[in-house]
Amino acid sequence: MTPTTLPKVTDKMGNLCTKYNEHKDVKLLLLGLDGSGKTTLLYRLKLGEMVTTIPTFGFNMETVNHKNITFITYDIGGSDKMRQQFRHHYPDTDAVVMVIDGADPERLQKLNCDVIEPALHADELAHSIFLFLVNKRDLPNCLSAEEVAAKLNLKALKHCWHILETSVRQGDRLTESMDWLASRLCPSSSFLRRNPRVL
Ligand SMILES: Nc1nc2c(ncn2[C@@H]2O[C@H](COP(=O)(O)OP(=O)(O)OP(=O)(O)O)[C@@H](O)[C@H]2O)c(=O)[nH]1
Ligand SMILES: [Mg+2]
Repeated sequence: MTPTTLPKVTDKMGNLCTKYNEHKDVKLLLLGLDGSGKTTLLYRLKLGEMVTTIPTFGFNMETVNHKNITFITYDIGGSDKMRQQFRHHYPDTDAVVMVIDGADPERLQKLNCDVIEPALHADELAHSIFLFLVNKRDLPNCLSAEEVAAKLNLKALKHCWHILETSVRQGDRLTESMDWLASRLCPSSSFLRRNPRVL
């Protein structure tokens, strides 16, 4: 079924806004290192089930409907070569989900240097919201959200951000993740997007 889509308009500050309850489309990027669970997440959201994946070469794109929002969702392969392509997907992005393999703490530094820092410093993403998912919490050695937030010094971020522990395998906290994105992208929260420090 094709969703009813109304034209996007921007307010004086350049923020995306529509009247309350109107349907809107947003662009969502799933970023992260290879093997963190991006493709598993994409199809968990799209199909509501666990799929078997192979490493992504290039990208997958699917639309995911949640509340009154259609998320046009791009899942980009996170291997060394593919990461160079991330920046080509930045323009017009409303939200970024950073998928972190919480059970692989040794790669956190690499994730920060290769993926997180470039995204946070990109002009094209200056007004995007960021959701950090510490994935694979079903595994015993998974880091907590607090540990990851401290290691990445997220408190210093100027962007609107949030962090959650998830298990995409078990479908754990995915509704909460989408609810957070929807609440921050809905028209009534445009004030919060301009003032992330009040979150
Ligand atoms: N234990 C556990 N494994 C997971 C979870 N989410 C994903 N995986 C597994 O992690 C592996 C990699 O998942 P993918 O979704 O292919 O990872 P990706 O981020 O798309 O990787 P690239 O395409 O290479 O960038 C697969 O074997 C998944 O089944 C999770 O929450 N828990
Ligand atoms: Mg993939």
